[in-house]
Amino acid sequence: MKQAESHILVIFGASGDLTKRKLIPALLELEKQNLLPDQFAVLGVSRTELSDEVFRSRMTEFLPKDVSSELIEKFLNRLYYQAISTADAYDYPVLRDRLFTIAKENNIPENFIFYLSTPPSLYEIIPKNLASVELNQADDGFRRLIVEKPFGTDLESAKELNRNLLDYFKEEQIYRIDHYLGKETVQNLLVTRFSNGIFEPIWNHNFIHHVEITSAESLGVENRGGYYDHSGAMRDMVQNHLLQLVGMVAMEPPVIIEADAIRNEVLKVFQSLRPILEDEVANYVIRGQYIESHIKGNLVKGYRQEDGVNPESRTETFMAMKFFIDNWRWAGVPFYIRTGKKLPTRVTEVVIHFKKTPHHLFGNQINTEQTANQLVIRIQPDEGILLKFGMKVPGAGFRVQTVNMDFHYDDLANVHLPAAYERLLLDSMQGDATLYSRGDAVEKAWDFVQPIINAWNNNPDIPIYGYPAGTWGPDVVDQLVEDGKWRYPCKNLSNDGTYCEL
Ligand SMILES: NC(=O)C1=CN([C@@H]2O[C@H](COP(=O)(O)OP(=O)(O)OC[C@H]3O[C@@H](n4cnc5c(N)ncnc54)[C@H](OP(=O)(O)O)[C@@H]3O)[C@@H](O)[C@H]2O)C=CC1
Ligand SMILES: O=C1O[C@H](COP(=O)(O)O)[C@@H](O)[C@H](O)[C@H]1O
Repeated sequence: MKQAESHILVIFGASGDLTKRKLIPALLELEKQNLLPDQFAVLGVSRTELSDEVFRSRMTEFLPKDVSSELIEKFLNRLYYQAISTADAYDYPVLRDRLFTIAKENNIPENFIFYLSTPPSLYEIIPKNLASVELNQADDGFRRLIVEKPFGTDLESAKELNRNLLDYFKEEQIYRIDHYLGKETVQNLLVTRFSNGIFEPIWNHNFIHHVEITSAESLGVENRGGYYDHSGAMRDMVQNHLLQLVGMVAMEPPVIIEADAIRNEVLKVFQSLRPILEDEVANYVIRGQYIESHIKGNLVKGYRQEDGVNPESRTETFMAMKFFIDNWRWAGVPFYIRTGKKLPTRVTEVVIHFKKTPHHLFGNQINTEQTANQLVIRIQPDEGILLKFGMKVPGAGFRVQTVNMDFHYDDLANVHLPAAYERLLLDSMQGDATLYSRGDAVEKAWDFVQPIINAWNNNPDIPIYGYPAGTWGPDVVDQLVEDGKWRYPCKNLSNDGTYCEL
């Protein structure tokens, strides 16, 4: 593993939610694992006036509890804060001076990573302002730019964002975060496929019947109604996270485990997605919106009653779609993806459904099953892999029953499963962009989803189905799948409804 290089991490939007809830806790976890460089500091930047001390104390709210007070103190002493008017170029000399002062005082080389954790409307202006004081490039040392999603709100704005970023930073300096790629089990998809001799030979249309990807959330839009109502499940989850998962499942083996080799293969998958034309959308894509219901006796609000949401909103909180990848490996194999809010539980999984045996040899037995093997890659929670296969029921005859071979990451002793932001931040410090999205792939993913969004906007006849909060979406989604069955991973919820018993 490469070492994280000494640097200052500059977080724009440091007074915001993402910084305190995800970024700072992830950095402390890296400190705990001894993975931060000795010479390292964080400079938080926003408009709100705060002293270093107040910033440090605000950042303690979401810190992990299992860290010693000495370590927390060491970590907090690495944090600094600078208030500037982020959109205003006149303030950037102040930022530059502060950065160089912190670097000098702490003997940190002039390497800087700039993290944009602000509203996306600032993603053009901040790089431009950094360039105005020459913080975008260096003769020695490095300058990197991490950009949070969303990368545009449609194809045109995504292209424009890429053009604007590239005006001031080179593609190899830009790290576009898709936190799904930082999840350990998403990376394990590559290891499962390419480090085992048994899977890759059957990972194609000859053996696979269909592929199903589910990302379900039990939460609703919480306090993000204002943002979500302009986004919806397609923009919020599918265009980025779920298509990246498709990329990992469907890609060809890269020639080497390196950023561009892997990202080239993901791009090829996106280039092979069969377009869904506007007039075909209703046949391939189903959208839904949660409506008021009772969950375990409690009345739960519908989406249109959420704060910040238009009471007549037609934004989808659920969507399911069927599509094809037109290439040699996947010809004719349907891919199904499904995501939604206020579903029965939180679970993300990829299911590879293998074809049944050509002949049901045991079909003449009473109460027997014809096995269709499934490989279930559980991304979260309860990360792991499950293989379903047929086994003889002990006793007379040849009755077949489906059983599980099941691996849970939890079973590994003393293994720390890093949070996505932990892994991604560390990678950016090591200069490794493998798990970050590349601009061309982002545009290609938009290219695929844009006709669907257009059809929804242009054709009011395409229905948006209501589904009671706490259910698996509109019943009509079953019609998308050829044999009418999605996998319902959490039919048996635990008593408190927080985890699924598989
Ligand atoms: N929160 C999350 O879980 C996730 C967030 N993201 C993305 O990360 C980014 C940050 O999200 P989040 O932290 O939730 O957002 P917040 O609204 O909580 O924070 C925004 C930050 O930007 C600062 N800011 C600077 N200039 C402006 C300006 N002109 N207008 C408004 N705010 C400004 C704000 O501070 P100040 O007012 O002091 O300047 C604040 O620190 C967004 O792009 C979001 O889409 C992505 C995935 C998950
Ligand atoms: O990016 C986003 O992801 C979360 C889901 O992330 P997860 O790691 O909890 O699966 C989603 O809730 C949010 O709406 C979206 O913006």
